[in-house]
Formats: sequence, structure tokens, C-alpha cells
Amino acid sequence: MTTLTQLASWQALEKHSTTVPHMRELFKQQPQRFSQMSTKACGLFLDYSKNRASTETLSLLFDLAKESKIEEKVRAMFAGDVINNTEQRAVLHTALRAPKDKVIKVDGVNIVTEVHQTLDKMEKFVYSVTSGEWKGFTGKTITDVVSIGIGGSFLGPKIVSQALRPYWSGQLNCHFVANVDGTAITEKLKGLNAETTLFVMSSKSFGTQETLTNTLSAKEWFLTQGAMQSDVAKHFVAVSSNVTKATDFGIDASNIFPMWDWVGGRYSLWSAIGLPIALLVGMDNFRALLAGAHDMDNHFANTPLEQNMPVIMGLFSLWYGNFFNAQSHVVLTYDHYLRGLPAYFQQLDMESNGKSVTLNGSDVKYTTGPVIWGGEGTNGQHAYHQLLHQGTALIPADFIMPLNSHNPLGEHHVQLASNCFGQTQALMQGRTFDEALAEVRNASLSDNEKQLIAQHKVMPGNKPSNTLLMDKLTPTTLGALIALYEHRTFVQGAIWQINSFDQWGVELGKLLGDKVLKRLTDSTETEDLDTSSNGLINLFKQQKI
Ligand SMILES: O=P(O)(O)OC[C@H]1O[C@](O)(CO)[C@@H](O)[C@@H]1O
Repeated sequence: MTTLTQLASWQALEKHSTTVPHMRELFKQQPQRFSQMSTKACGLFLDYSKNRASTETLSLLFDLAKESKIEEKVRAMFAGDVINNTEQRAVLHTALRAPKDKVIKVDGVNIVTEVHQTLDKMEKFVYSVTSGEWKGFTGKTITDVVSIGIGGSFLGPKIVSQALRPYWSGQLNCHFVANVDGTAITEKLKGLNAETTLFVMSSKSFGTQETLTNTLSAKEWFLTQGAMQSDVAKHFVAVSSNVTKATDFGIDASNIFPMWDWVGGRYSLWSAIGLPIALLVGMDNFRALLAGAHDMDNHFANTPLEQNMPVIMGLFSLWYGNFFNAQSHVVLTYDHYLRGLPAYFQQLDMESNGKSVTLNGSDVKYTTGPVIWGGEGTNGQHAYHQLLHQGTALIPADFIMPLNSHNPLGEHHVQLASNCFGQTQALMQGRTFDEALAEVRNASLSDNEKQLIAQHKVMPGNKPSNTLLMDKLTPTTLGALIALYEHRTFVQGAIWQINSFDQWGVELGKLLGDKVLKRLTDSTETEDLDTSSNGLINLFKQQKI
């Protein structure tokens, strides 16, 4: 494998990076920049004109994608090749949204058939619960769902349910529990009625401490509310690839929804892990979510690199990380329903591309995944946007906004849009010293004071952003949007020559946590670790400082 930094396109980009003019200049030089640097796919519109890129930049970035054999790597993923080389697994979240007639084989079995069998099982279950056919242990209809899971088995269902709030059928309410902190489950259970509560336990491995502990506590609570052990089957269902462990745990075999090794946790909301979503919005809307993602899969797999949205977005993020030392990337959603999306993209990208070893085991010699963070516009404008505009760090931004609101209330949406577009403009053009001085010209200040104020008002601009628009937030556009970010993550990982589909760093945390747990629960003083760990463990045992 040729080292990434030895590629001709990489070296050309390195040289070129020092020559790209300020974006103000680029907009002057290229009058058609907006139409030339925007694209539409799967109900999404991407304006990428506010990036530090000339036509030459773009062509060099696409050269890098070609030299990195992106198209070949995309084909390998879709075909089910074992691209997760450290776990010897195929990576086929795309199969979860493939139509019924598609054939994708893993170990000789057409997994699309299994996927659709599971979707049908979900459909029956969702109907049974929402129609009131499914009864709790005292014969009452289910009103509340408590979804227990963590990581990918939590964040996807939670964020998508939140985003699709306008599509909730209204029969059910859903509560999500992830943290092992007993406060989380205690607070969720307050006010719930065991007779009308259904627990969905989501764990691919069925071995995750937080989820097992929370489920046990939920079961204990359930049994203290007048229910018997034999009632558990009416109130506990599980989603897992480990059916044996789930049945051993006491979940009725008929209440277990399967998932598979070829789906990574952070890519699993499209599987039965999405059951809480389907319970809330109904199966038609869940299938629409899958259809939107499938549309983006087709776009990604079949569109030339130059018009390929995930490729374009992936390349730009890499451009700033590797050639301008950007260490983080901000996602700003101008829609209250999408307020959780930055956290979802954070997990997706940072768990995937937070790697420092290449596929063949050598240390990477370049920056890989950035810190992904963000929040809801306009709130962030009155907080951390200050640093985006005038801080010393370069932080590329994605602005995401539906053109039509689900709640068209007076002037709210037009004001929201003006803020969104205004921010991207301000980031791009900044404010020069002369402009700042002109603004304070008439202030009753001395010349020196005016100069000083103007100096503080200077904004360098040239801060890159993408703007993603959609007509309206629907299950379909949301599916396409999330799949877009999944593929953007793939593009970057593929260019960096890393495995975006394992998570050994997280696994080590789990392992050490288990070892510490043993020490915390035995009665002897801990002396065999480093002095800090010994000290902290022993303080915990004493239960006072
Ligand atoms: O679904 P499981 O097996 O309980 O795992 C939960 C999460 O734990 C991780 O393995 C690491 O935290 C995630 O990738 C995964 O989504």
C-alpha cells in the first residue's frame, strides 16, 4: 500500500494549499460560484461554494479520491467484502435499507431476505402494540416504551425519534436510558405504570454492562409493581445478535429481534435497533426512513466523484484537517427537531475515524478524524460562534436547515433562516479593519479609541462552511441525511487507509472498567495498580474523602 502522503495528488495539494486566495476573492473571481459549487441529491441540496477551494483545488481533491481508489473501496463495501479487517467482518449497513429483491450474500446466505423477514416481524409487533392488541399483565394497552441500550444501540433510535417528533402516531411515549448511573433509570421509571410499560432492550452483543445492569434494574422494578416472573414476556423484548445470551437472560425467544455481525453499532439504527423509532412513527415512516437512506446509497455508489455529495463533503473535511490543521468540525442544525444530530454524527465519525493505525498496522503519519461537535442554531450563535468567527482555531462548519418548518409560526422560520445564511456569510467574508473603522466612524470616541475598537471588530473571514438544505424534514430526507454522513465518514477513512469499522479504544475502556469493578467490590485495600488508581479506588471504598 502506497503511503498516503507519497501520493502525487497529496503532494500537489500540500503545495497548492498555500496558494488558495481568501474566499472573498474566490467569489469575485468566479461569478457563477454558487451554481458551480452546489449540488442536489436525494432531496438534499448542498452549497459547498463557501469553501477554501478554487477549481484547481477541487480537481486536486478529486485526484486524491481517485488515487485512493475510492470507487473500488465503495464497491467492496457494498459487495460485502470483509473490509473490517481487524474483526474479519463485512460492513453492510447498506443492506439494511436494500429493497427486497436485492441479493447480497454473506457466507452464501442472502442477507436481504433476513433483513426483510425482520422488518416484517417488526411490522407485526408495531401493529400489535400500537393497535392495542398487545396487552400488559393486567390486560391494559401499552402507553410507554422504555428503550434501554447504549452507544449505537441508543443514540440512533433516540436522535431519530426526536427528529421525527412530528410523525409520532401519538399512541405511545418513549423514554431512552443509556447511562449506568442509577439516577438515569430511577428518574425514567418515576411516574411510569408497569402495567402499561414495555421495555425494549437493545444490545448487539448482549454483553454490555450498562445495558444489562439497567435491564436488570428495570426487571426488578417491574416485579415490585405487582407483576410476576411469568409476566416478563409481555413487557420485555430484546434486539440482539446474541439470541442465546438474550434467552438465558430471560427474554422470551419470540420477543427477540435479530441483528447481525455485519452491522456496526453506530450504523445500526436501520436494523431492529430502530424498533423504538418504528413504535413511535409507525412502520410506513420507518420504511420511508430506510428508503431515503437507500436513495443516498445509490447516489454514493453510482454518481461520479465530482457530483457525489458524500465524496465532496468528505474531501473538504479532510482538506482542512490535513492541509490547514483544523482539529475539529462543527455541525449546526437550524431546526429544533434536529438538535440531537451533532451528537449522533459525533459518535458516528469519532468512533469510526478516531484511529491512528493504518489497515496494515503501521502508525499513521497524518491527522485522522477531527473532533465533531455542534448544536442547535440559533442558540450557539450566542455562545460558541464567537470562537468560530474570531478564535484562533480553524473550525469548518456544516449548516443544516429545512426550507419549510413543521411549525410555521409567524416570523420564526424566516428569522431562523436569516440567521443561518447570515452566519455562513459572516464566516466567509469576515470584516476588514477598514470596514470595522467605517462602522465606528460616527461614534463619539477619539481616533485612537476608534482604531482600538476597530481592531477588536476585525473578523478574518475565510472560514469554511457547507450549507445543507431540504424542502422539509421528513423520514425520507432524514434517512438520506444520516446516510450522507455515514458515507462521508467512509470516504475519509478510506483515504486515510484506516479501518473505520472497529473500536478497540472503546473495548479497552470496557475491559479495564470490569477489572476495576472487581477491586471496588472486594473488601481488601487495592495496592497493585498505579498510585492514582489505588488511591481513587480506596477512597471510593471508604466512601468519604
Ligand atoms: O449494542 P451493544 O453490543 O450493547 O454495544 C453498544 C455499543 O458499545 C460499543 O461497542 C462501544 O461502546 C458501540 O460500538 C456499540 O454501539
